[in-house]
Amino acid sequence: MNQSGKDIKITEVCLRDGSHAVAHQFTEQQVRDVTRALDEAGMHYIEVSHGDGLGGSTIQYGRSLVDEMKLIEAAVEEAKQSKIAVLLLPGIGTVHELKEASKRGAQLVRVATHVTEADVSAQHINMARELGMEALGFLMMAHSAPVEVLVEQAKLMESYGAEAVYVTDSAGALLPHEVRERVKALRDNLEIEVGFHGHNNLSVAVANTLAAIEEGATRIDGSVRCLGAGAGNTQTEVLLAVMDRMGYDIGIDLYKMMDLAEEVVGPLIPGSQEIKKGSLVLGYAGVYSSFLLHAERAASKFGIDPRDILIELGKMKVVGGQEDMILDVAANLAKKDKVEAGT
Ligand SMILES: CC[C@H](O)CC(=O)C(=O)O
Ligand SMILES: [Mn+2]
Repeated sequence: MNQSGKDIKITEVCLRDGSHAVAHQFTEQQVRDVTRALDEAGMHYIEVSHGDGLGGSTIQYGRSLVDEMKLIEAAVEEAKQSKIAVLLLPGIGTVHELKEASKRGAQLVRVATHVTEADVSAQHINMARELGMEALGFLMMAHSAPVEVLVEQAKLMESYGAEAVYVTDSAGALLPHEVRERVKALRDNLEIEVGFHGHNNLSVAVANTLAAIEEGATRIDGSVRCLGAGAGNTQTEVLLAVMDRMGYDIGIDLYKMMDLAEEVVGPLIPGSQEIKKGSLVLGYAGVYSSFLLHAERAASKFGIDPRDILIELGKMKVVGGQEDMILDVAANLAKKDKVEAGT
């Protein structure tokens, strides 16, 4: 169990998970301003990449406004003490992008796979270690597999050289006792650090993150103002305030975090990160948070309720990378509605 908080490292993901929320339209100036402010507050790591990780700027996932390598370079220039991290999903990003990110100064990569597919991470974890980067594993949709499977997959990542493995609650579907169970199982079975990445679709991201910390997770993700996919992530400045009240000494300036949340990140938020019916259904049905905007677009194209698409995707246990299924599901639901209405 963590006692003092000195061993806890926070990774701020508003410039990466938040990329989903702004349809990947961050400008270089925005990335510079957010990075500078986070760096001044003493943030440990700042993740900068397309929302779907390196190489994600495609028609399928959404084109970035600015090349992510340019954004990574800009963030590295602004960060005096924070380390710049990147996300990579093997198959979307390649070792080529990883080398480029490293060349531009990224010091840490989280190699993300679906919770049952850790075997595809070996090459990228190896390459990151060769490049001198910290290499961490990120097991996405962690709610969707039994705890024994999560442990087995995390052990694979550990065997490839990962220095930590995250329980990644991509759908914001986990409840605090389920987070506890998962983090404890990883702590009991791994030699390396354990991390937690939450989404707030069921309004329990801070509670889940505290549960993870209490079970010994030391790599913790947050997003200022929750800026992230779905209802967003664990709200960093709130988490830091709560941790401070609990006596953890994290070494990040809380007032500066509050100020930058209002003055620097607030103005970038396009809608609001509150939990509305779409994001609530993500957590309820266990669907990838980044699918929300795709499902809403598909719903308006076919004149149907986005919740029906999300519920169907949850039943189908669709995984990241299968975004093309969203349109198929919407088309089939619209066809079914027409048949039922006899039109
Ligand atoms: C599509 C990648 C995804 O956004 C990674 C992540 O943050 C998660 O699974 O929650
Ligand atoms: Mn996420």
